[in-house]
Amino acid sequence: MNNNYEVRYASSPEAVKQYDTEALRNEFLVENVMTKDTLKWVYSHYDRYMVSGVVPVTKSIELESIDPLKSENFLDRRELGIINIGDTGTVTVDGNSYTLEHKEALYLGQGNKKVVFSSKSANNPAQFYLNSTPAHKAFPNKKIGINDVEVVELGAPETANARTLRKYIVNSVVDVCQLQMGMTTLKEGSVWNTMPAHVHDRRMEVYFYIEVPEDQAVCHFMGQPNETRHIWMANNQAVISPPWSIHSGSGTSNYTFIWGMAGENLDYSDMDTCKINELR
Ligand SMILES: O=C[C@H](O)[C@@H](O)CC(=O)C(=O)O
Ligand SMILES: [Zn+2]
Repeated sequence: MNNNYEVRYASSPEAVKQYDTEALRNEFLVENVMTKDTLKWVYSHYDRYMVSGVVPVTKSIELESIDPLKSENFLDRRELGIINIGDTGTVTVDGNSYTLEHKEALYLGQGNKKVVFSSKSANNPAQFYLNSTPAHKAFPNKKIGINDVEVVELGAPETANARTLRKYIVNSVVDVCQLQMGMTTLKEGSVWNTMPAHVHDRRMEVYFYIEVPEDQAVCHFMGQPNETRHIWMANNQAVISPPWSIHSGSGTSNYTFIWGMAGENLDYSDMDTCKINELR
């Protein structure tokens, strides 16, 4: 068994108001995402979103069903998004191999049975970041290369939020049931992501902070717009954002993050923007 899991229940905004630092971190922060030769899932009850990562080093790692799914195969009732943030790797799906270079992605639809992750080189392994959501229809598997993504430039250097957003898994690029994933890179000198912040009560979201330089950190902001909290985050850590919460961050340097979300709709632009000077 190379696959294990942890369940995170959903909390109400009223309950979260009372949380101290430790409680906030226990509920929302995922400290160890990229585990070597194992797949450790966090199964969130917000939209039943699942988050994991795997770094195959000494062997190939197979995707296994876990007990909360009560299904024979992991993808019997789910879809899966994979983004490789490491070196060259391969995902073999029922005998078909997809090679993923650094920052390439793969969408796997419902109904695939055997999924195996491997690295080309043990010295420079692949690092597969994984997000999964319930699915009710089988859409074709699709690799998304760096030229397939939709690129959006956001922010400005004057407001320290100049960043490039890349949409990988959105319904204009690949057919999906409810999963959306992409990557946002802050420009040098810019530190604020998703500012102005927003809420989308129709979708939960998970941020995975990467390329945070050693000895630097990202302060992630969550909570209702009039009742915010912060979580200090290190490189390669993820944070769960409830549908009622803002999700924004400021770093002590520039950095990159992968966002993933699911819920009521596939409309990326369905978000309620918060006025910066009204945040509390
Ligand atoms: O709902 C959308 C997500 O929060 C992110 O795509 C926002 C983001 O990457 C950014 O503004 O930098
Ligand atoms: Zn969002």
